[in-house]
Amino acid sequence: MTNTSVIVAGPRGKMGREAVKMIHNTEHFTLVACVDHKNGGLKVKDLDGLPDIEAPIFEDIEQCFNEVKADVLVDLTTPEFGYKHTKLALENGIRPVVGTTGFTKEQLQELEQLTEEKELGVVIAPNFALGAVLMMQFSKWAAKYFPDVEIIERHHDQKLDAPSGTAVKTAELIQEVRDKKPQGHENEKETLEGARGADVDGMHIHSVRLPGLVAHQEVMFGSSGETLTIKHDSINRESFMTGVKLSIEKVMELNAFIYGLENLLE
Ligand SMILES: NC(=O)C1=CN([C@@H]2O[C@H](COP(=O)(O)OP(=O)(O)OC[C@H]3O[C@@H](n4cnc5c(N)ncnc54)[C@H](O)[C@@H]3O)[C@@H](O)[C@H]2O)C=CC1
Ligand SMILES: O=C(O)C1=N[C@H](C(=O)O)C[C@H](O)C1
Repeated sequence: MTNTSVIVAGPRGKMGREAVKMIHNTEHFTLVACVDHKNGGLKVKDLDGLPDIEAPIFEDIEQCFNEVKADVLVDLTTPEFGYKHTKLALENGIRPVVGTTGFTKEQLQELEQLTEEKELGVVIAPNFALGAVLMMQFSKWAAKYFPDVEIIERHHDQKLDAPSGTAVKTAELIQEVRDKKPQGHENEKETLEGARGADVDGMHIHSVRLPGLVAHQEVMFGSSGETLTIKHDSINRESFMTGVKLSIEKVMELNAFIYGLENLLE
């Protein structure tokens, strides 16, 4: 396999740390730099708990792109910076693999258009865990027969975006097969605002945030005399690395905008 040189944005984060380790342990990947909002001028090996890698750390992503030649940017930061970094990577001819969630529909459309103009590959995956991708696919299948559905996502309390990217993507996949339908009683009224969660075509998304959680989602379907629950749990962040690795490999073979890991799986 040809070697792929990778920059990671957000190397000190919960996901960034795992990604740095995975890249370091993969023979055909080379970590060439990191982008952090602190620690410019240091090296990855100088950061607590990160492997012994000489790659430099930049605080300014444009300086990083100017000084270091790379094939792929892996972004695991925040919605605000993830979007800026993805755009700048494309403008600099670097293929983005984006795990950062919380982008708006408009931002995704803008990035798709830029990808086409630049004729590059991009992978934006709301969830890199294979089990989560299957949970979303199974939910789409079930929604064909069970249009009464509620999505409950549970995450750690450091998460910035709600609902989660996974819940949004699940709702979008279900929208492809489910007609609009208000969930619950037609005269239902919230006596406390927000009690019924977010509303997507009448389907509701409930977001739970608690310390101790990692990333979990249940998609509940109800019908006459039965319920069906499709559930996925990430119990650690290694669970996402199979998808990050696959995305780095695949993005080098693509000239397309990929939104969702399911589009890379056979
Ligand atoms: N697609 C997927 O499978 C997954 C996606 N995520 C998403 O990935 C993102 C990161 O998640 P976590 O690692 O849990 O968050 P975290 O808060 O642990 O890490 C984010 C890191 O980004 C860094 N950062 C912030 N601004 C920056 C900037 N301008 N330049 C460089 N670095 C910057 C922070 O210092 C921090 O270290 C979130 O959007 C989260 O929703 C998280 C888990 C799985
Ligand atoms: O912030 C997280 O932790 C996660 N974010 C992604 C999301 O918003 O769906 C993926 C996973 O759920 C973990």
